[in-house]
Amino acid sequence: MRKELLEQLRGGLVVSCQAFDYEPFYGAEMMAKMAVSAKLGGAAAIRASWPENIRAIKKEVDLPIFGINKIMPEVYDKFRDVIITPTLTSARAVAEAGADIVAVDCTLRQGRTPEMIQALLQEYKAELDVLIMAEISTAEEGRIAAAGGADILSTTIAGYTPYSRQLDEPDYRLIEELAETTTLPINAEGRFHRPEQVVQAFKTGAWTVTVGSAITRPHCITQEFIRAIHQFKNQEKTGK
Ligand SMILES: CC(=O)N[C@H](C=O)[C@@H](O)[C@H](O)[C@H](O)COP(=O)(O)O
Repeated sequence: MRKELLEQLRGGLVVSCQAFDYEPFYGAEMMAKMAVSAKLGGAAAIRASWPENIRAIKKEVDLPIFGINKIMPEVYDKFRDVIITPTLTSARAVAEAGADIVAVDCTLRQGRTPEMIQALLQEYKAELDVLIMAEISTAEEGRIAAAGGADILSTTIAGYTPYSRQLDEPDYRLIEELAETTTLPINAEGRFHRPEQVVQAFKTGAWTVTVGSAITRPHCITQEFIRAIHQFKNQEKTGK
């Protein structure tokens, strides 16, 4: 069953449908509509955060769901804080809501040691009847998570820890490094803005590619166009 699910996902596009409460598309109904659009476009699976959104999506869309449960601190620092499904309780809530795969932050931040990460993975695997995807930022974290029993590795957090490569584009090198050191399926995620980048990730060894903001966050898509216009105007001004 789990093997079948992984085979079904191979080569597929996962569309991340997420919005925080300060974004215009926040809310379960909106997320379900995003997921329906993703399915219409041919997505293989949906990534979603929080039990209420997963439940709403499941009512409308019969695709596998990568579930996360973001637990937000009062003031969020994206380089410091571990927010993606950090506790068994948070993981159980998304598994019970219907997630087929539960993704969990496996970075070595906030004093977390390799042993702590592996114990966390073991606990999730023993308690939950779902696949567990380890979200990492470096090859070393990938190795630790693989040895800890993760079913899938994901590059989600590359560029969002102080010690990982800071790039404007996807971290293809990390996909390569993971493909060299493990036989686990690799989900490539983070900063995919164009279709050809997704193709590049598959060429590099990805099993699935997840795209979020470039599909489901219209204000981010608008920003991309504005950035290009600004660049053009600056070039005109400077004559370069
Ligand atoms: C680092 C982190 O917390 N990433 C989050 C994880 O769920 C989301 O904010 C991203 O949108 C998602 O990973 C998809 O990536 P992108 O939006 O770049 O296509």
